[in-house]
Amino acid sequence: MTGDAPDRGSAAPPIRVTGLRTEFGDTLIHDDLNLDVKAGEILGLVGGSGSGKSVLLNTILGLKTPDAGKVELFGHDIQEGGERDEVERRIGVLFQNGALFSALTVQENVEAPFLEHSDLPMELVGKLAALKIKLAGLPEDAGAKKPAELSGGMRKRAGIARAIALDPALLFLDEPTSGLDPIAANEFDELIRTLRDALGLTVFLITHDLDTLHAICDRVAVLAERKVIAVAPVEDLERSEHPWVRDFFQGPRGRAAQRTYN
Ligand SMILES: Nc1ncnc2c1ncn2[C@@H]1O[C@H](COP(=O)(O)OP(=O)(O)OP(=O)(O)O)[C@@H](O)[C@H]1O
Repeated sequence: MTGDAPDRGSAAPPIRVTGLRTEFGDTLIHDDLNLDVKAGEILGLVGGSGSGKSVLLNTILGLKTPDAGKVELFGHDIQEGGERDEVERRIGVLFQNGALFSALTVQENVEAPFLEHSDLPMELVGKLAALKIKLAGLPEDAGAKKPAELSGGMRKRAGIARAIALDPALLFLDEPTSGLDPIAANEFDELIRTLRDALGLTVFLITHDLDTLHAICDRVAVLAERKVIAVAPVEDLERSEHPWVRDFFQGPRGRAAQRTYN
């Protein structure tokens, strides 16, 4: 950050969405949506299919322009562009499919952000990438493999290694445990929490996974009726009278998760 940014940035929340409106043709997806994510928290975003979670993520990432309202990351309006590269360096993203380059090895995938955003010598880039691969819980020999040679869980870990390559302050995860078996999903939840604690990350994740919500999320935001209708710890949401929230947390799967964690 430059100029007066550090002061503003340190006081401002990592993510602030204000008065967001999103429309596709005649269809209104978000209407006066507001959300603050606090520094150091793991915030889970839930909502019905088609409620606009992915569109919200893309808007926060600056991949979609709001029709009204604004998104500020660390106090910077992401549409203003001036410090976009600086803001981008403070963000790591794990998209649902991992989005690794299939022709590159895991090591080369993790080196890619360094090559794009830094002019560090190649030897150092190699060492830093190897460190991130280790931090993501992958064995040493994983670096030499292509994504297709890895299990689903290991591919996600490779995606995490790449997402944390540049020491981001903010990590975005889209359905991080989807496609993983329950054991791998639990281990992945544990990894996210460990990285948050060790690296001081703020984490914003979209998930339908009740175990993830219970096990690692400090607060859960509910997207319904085109807005974030509640942001609260999962225990509080379990007492909600809102029909969708009640069905989500009090359905058979929700009650099973409660029995496990409460
Ligand atoms: N580029 C687009 N053009 C038109 N409509 C779109 C576009 N992108 C998304 N939509 C619509 O916006 C709505 C919200 O989509 P979004 O993918 O954000 O939902 P979601 O909450 O992530 O759903 P799911 O949990 O099923 O992934 C959907 O009705 C979708 O069809």
